[in-house]
Amino acid sequence: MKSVNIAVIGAGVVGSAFLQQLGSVKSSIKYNLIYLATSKKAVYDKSYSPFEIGQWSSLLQSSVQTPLSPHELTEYLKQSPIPVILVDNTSNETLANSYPLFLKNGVSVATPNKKAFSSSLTLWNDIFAAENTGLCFHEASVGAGLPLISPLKEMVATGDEIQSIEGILSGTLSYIFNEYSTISPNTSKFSDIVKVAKNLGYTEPDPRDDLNGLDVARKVTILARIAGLQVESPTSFSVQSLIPKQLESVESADEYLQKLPDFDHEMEKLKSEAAQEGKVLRFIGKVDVASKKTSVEIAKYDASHPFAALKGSDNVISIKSKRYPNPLIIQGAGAGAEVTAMGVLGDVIKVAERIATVQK
Ligand SMILES: NC(=O)C1=CN([C@@H]2O[C@H](COP(=O)(O)OP(=O)(O)OC[C@H]3O[C@@H](n4cnc5c(N)ncnc54)[C@H](OP(=O)(O)O)[C@@H]3O)[C@@H](O)[C@H]2O)C=CC1
Ligand SMILES: N[C@@H](CC=O)C(=O)O
Ligand code: NA
Repeated sequence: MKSVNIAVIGAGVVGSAFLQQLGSVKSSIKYNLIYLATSKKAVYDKSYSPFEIGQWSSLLQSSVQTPLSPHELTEYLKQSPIPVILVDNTSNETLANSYPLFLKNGVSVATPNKKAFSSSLTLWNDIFAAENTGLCFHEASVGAGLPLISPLKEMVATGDEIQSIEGILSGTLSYIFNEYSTISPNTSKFSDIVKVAKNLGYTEPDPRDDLNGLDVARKVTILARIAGLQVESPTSFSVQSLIPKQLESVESADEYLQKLPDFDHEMEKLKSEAAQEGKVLRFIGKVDVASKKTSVEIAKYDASHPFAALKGSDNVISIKSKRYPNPLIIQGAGAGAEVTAMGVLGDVIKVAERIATVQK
């Protein structure tokens, strides 16, 4: 039977759902969990003996091992007797910056972490450098488990020309505005809905990374780069923030959430202005390839517009191309543990199908 070794970093909202799905994956390949780490603890064995996936939580709890640094981890993984896939289920920037090191050393990467693909253009080029021997898949970095990155890359690779991409790219902000700015009037408070979105596992570890527009800007950067634009960084274009000025510098996410109700009137004003025009508010990202423009902003839509009828944490992405003059529409849940973990595991399976070997 073909096998592959798996190293997992991060066991939070997405990581724990990923491990649960990995434990019952339906595949002809055997997946050996040989390394698992959170920010403070790790579980691994110097001789690469796999451990019981179903026991991950108790093994981690009782472990006295600490995580390996990216360099130590590279050394450990590159000597693995069978091919190895590193699954990064964190939003850690240092790890993201280490992907070129992993990939150069033959360690493949599957991840929902947007940082690597939306930071500097140099990092992007290093990750996808032709000489890397590891494969790198990141379907869940945009639209969670929705099939978006993979089909978009296929469109480009097969000669289609992307003209524009527009959509609601944040599960958190989709949920918040779908609940808050509705066609029929409601009395919900913006700050209350933000807290619910966090409790539902839609937000980034720090919800301010969603509310400041940066999460959407990162996704726009990724999509624009795949479409062929050389976007320098997610802060190199216009991004509208929903964080009140006075809360921009508060220390912690908890303090931000605690003080947010004092600013509910600001969003209420925008919502009622839109309602007077018979419109709703939605938070959107845009890529226009011809004009090389990217943007992230709050926009008003007529009640009859498809974006106004979105539900839950759904994302909707509309891609116009030479082959799809009537846009290709991809819609569905764009955040949450299960769907994101599915996107990551789907990538792991795709990589494993290419690299797994028969274990002697
Ligand atoms: N939640 C969602 O719906 C979606 C999330 N994503 C992406 O998935 C990733 C994970 O998100 P989520 O699960 O919600 O985040 P969580 O905060 O729930 O989990 C993060 C995990 O990463 C661990 N971690 C953080 N830094 C390090 C580090 N330096 N070394 C080892 N472990 C570390 C944390 O450990 P500890 O607990 O010890 O701090 C924790 O286990 C993010 O990149 C996010 O953008 C993508 C699409 C949708
Ligand atoms: N916080 C993000 C998670 C997925 O990328 C979102 O809300 O979309
Ligand atoms: Na996706």
